[in-house]
Amino acid sequence: MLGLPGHVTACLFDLDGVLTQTAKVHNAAWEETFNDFLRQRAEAGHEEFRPFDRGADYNRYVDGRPRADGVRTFLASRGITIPEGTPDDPPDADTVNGLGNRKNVVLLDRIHTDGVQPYQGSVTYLKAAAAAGLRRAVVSASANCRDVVEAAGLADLLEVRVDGVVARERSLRGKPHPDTFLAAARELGIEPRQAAVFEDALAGVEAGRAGEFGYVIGVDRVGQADALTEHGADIVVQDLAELLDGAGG
Ligand SMILES: O=P(O)(O)OC[C@H]1O[C@@H](O)[C@H](O)[C@@H](O)[C@@H]1O
Repeated sequence: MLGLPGHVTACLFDLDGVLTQTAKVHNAAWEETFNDFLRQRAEAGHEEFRPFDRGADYNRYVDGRPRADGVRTFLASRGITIPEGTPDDPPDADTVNGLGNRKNVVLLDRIHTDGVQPYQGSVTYLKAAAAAGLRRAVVSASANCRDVVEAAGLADLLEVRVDGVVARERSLRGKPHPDTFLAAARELGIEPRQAAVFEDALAGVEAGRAGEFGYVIGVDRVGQADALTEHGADIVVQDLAELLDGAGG
């Protein structure tokens, strides 16, 4: 049914890049934030300026991970260590949390200016899943998940939300760990093998594999189909509408 194996009774959807066209907004906000930071370090005589790569750097080190993990993982790839700070650090603090907060200011500014668009294929898929009686959760690293889901008009189609805010409250490890997906499955009252995970991020499909979920669907919006398969996807589609056509499964 809907391109899913017979044992699947629930769908766990990532948000940014799967349901909504916001992965590229996050990516652009990270690029602006990291490049300002790297440029200042170059001017202060640290490393030479090497810009953030919206392909390799975003996909490997940032996409799908909680905000502070994205900062830490990317800076570690450049051999840069800065103090952790605390979550309420101001956006101009050169700490892990300060940089994350700086990126959030840029992100929210872009979202308020441009709005949030869902993927039409995902809206159609969500409606078909609801009509077929499949359970539905959104599982996102983003602390902005609730607002983005609402702005995209998807709130009524989703039964459970496990996001960056919930993860912090419950001390759940972020993707690539499976904890947030497992929490959503538990809330829906199903076993992991009964759930399909829909993910566009390498860290996300890894989490799907690590949690031994029933089916992991890689959603390739940026031409990384092979990497999604290597990191844990059972199949890869470019849009959820392909699953409705039967072409993806
Ligand atoms: O900064 P936020 O909104 O809490 O989002 C955390 C992460 O959420 C993920 O969904 C995005 O793929 C990442 O790019 C983002 O960094």
